[in-house]
Amino acid sequence: MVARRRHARGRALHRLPASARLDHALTATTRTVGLFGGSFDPPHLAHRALAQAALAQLALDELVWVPARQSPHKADHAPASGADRVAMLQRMTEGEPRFSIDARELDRAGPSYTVDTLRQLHAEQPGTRWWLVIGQDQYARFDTWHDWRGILALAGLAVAARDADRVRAAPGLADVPHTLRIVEMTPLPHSASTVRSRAAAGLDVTALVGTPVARYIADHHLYRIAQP
Ligand SMILES: Nc1ncnc2c1ncn2[C@@H]1O[C@H](COP(=O)(O)OP(=O)(O)OP(=O)(O)O)[C@@H](O)[C@H]1O
Ligand SMILES: O=C(O)c1ccc[n+]([C@@H]2O[C@H](COP(=O)([O-])O)[C@@H](O)[C@H]2O)c1
Repeated sequence: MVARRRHARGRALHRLPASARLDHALTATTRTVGLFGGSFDPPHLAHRALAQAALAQLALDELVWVPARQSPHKADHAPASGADRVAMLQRMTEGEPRFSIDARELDRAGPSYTVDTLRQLHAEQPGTRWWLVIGQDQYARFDTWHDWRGILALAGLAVAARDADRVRAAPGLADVPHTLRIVEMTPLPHSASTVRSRAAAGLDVTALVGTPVARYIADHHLYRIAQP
């Protein structure tokens, strides 16, 4: 714990806005849950690495994977069906009992706004402390999310670096107090778009998604046609 704090301060804190309060105080009595939303089209091994790092570093009781029906920033992207993405998530989350999958966004029409999901979860589980688990690419544009200030009132942000990017807040967050934890993980170059384009080209994707998901993609002929 001490080593991690020192690491966070030395490597990343000086680059963060003063409004980003690094949070280390987890109470023993509150249930602490991570919300990990994504298109997961398909889920890949960097998603799993991020989820595992968040579980460990935030001492989560549970991490809920929430596949989006339609990510608000990907309106032009027609993802694989919700059923296929849930089936792949089941394979990706195998073996970790603290992982769960919540498919509520798949049943909600329109863009999958995270604030709506968090409001529902807060109402259902009033005693739970929530962390929204996101990659750096999302933190960098978090001020474009629907009612992002509302999200900050409902959850802390747990942010992982992605590729060579360092953790940097979106400009709009500079003067807005928010609770931040940096999730330390070895940066991984995986992306779902790479998986889709490799699959469309008939290339093996096992190294990016693992054997069970790669087998599912092949057996169900997913991503045969190239798309963004
Ligand atoms: N390689 C990665 N390292 C860290 N975080 C990641 C990585 N890939 C995805 N994430 C994070 O996981 C969440 C869900 O991502 P998503 O399902 O959109 O996958 P993606 O690989 O970014 O997809 P696409 O390539 O289609 O944009 C986002 O918060 C994203 O920042
Ligand atoms: O609520 C928003 O406005 C919003 C804007 C962008 C992304 N999100 C959520 O962030 C998660 C990752 O999105 P994406 O585009 O990387 O798949 C997914 O759960 C989206 O619903 C949410």
